Amino acid sequence: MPRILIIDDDKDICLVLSKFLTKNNYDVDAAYKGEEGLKLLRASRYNLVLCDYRLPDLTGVEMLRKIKLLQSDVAVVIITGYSDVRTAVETFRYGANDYVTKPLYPDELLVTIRETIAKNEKKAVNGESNDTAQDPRKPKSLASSSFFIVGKSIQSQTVQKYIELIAPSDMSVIINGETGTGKEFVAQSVHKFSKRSDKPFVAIDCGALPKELAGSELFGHVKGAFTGAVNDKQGSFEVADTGTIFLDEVGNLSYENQVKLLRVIQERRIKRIGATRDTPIDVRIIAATNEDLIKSVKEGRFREDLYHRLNEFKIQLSPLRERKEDIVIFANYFLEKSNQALHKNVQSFSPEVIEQLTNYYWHGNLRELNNVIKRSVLLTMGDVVQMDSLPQEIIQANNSMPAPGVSIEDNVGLLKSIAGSAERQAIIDILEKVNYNKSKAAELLKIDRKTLYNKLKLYSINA
Ligand SMILES: Nc1ncnc2c1ncn2[C@@H]1O[C@H](COP(=O)(O)OP(=O)(O)OP(=O)(O)O)[C@@H](O)[C@H]1O
Repeated sequence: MPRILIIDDDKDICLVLSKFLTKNNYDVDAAYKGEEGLKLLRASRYNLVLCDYRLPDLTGVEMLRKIKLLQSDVAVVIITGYSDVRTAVETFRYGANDYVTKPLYPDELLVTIRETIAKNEKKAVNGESNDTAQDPRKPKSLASSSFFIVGKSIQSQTVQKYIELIAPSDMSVIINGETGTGKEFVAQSVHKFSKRSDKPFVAIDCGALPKELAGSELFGHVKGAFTGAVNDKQGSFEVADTGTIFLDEVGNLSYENQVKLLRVIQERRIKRIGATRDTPIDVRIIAATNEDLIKSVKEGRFREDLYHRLNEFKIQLSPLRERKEDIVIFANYFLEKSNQALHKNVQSFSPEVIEQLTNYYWHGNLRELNNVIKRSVLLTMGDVVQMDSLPQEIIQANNSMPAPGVSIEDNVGLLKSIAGSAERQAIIDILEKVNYNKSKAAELLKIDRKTLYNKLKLYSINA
């Protein structure tokens, strides 16, 4: 049943509309203030928000920005008076889908709601985004066809509050969390809801940059600066000028590049390698790391002055296993996403599956959960994901018994899968030890990189 949230300070409108829409098979919630509506949006997902343009606590534009920050792909219809129509149209720039004018005619409203939800779903299936927040003409440079899901755990709610608080400022942010906890998603969210949102967002994985090329990738070079520098090259900072740069695994930057980065932050100027002159630069920096940077500072691997410059604000993302109440929310979201991607119509998870998902360790956090759900949806023939669609390592991790419905005879692979679990764990341990550097991990495991990649795939390890 499609879910609708009405936000209107006129209690009579809320009451009449709720009754009318419920009668027409919608599941309806209502809020009389902007903040109350946002609270409901933080707690659950809706197909459509019907929002009054004039609310006592927040303006229409503020509401739009916040609604889209919480659920980027929800459809929004603005309720407005005739005198406000022109300004209400402004909200289209912030992602509103349509508007209706007061006095409201229920049947007309019903048509608008039906059409808006249908169009919105079609867009989602086609992989288009409604996420026009700020400007519909904006190129889709971000992974904007994805929802940004806010979990219901205290940790997720706090992160969401921080994003809302920090986004409008120009402060540097460090996002800390294990692999797959959503650091890049959070960085994109901060950018999308900042005043730089129509400017570039450039993500750089400092861990994947070859050491000798990192400087040139980040800061650019001039022709002839070193062997192989056959042309002038713009660095990522220049590409991100006026926008945001996301430095993933910032702890992996070499000492030399840490010094250069510090200079960019302090002087707000950039000098390409080999250049004689520097140029002004205006970039907001968001850095991420899955290691403890304070420890790196103590061990002399990361400059303390740089750490303090980057750490104007810190967002800590908890591992999924420490916010178990979020697991079902994300699992349901990934289920919907997988249905769309795989053209399936799986409805839910069996209670045993839910239990297993909730108790698993989730080394790869949200990325691993996403992969596991996608695989399960693919393997599910009926409406409900059952235990036999889960990968063995998840079943084995929590149970010493084979999955229900799988006999011991069938499960000749049980021993094999126990060995598999041990191998999986060994790979994960080594990967963690070498900070997810796959070449180093392969070397320590005494296998070649290709074999390592095959095993990562086999065991659904997202490294
Ligand atoms: N808030 C969210 N809403 C919906 N999906 C999310 C959210 N956060 C993360 N994801 C999902 O988890 C995946 C991993 O997220 P992301 O790449 O941001 O993690 P990360 O912490 O940056 O990982 P790494 O440390 O490996 O770079 C994403 O591709 C996305 O599918």
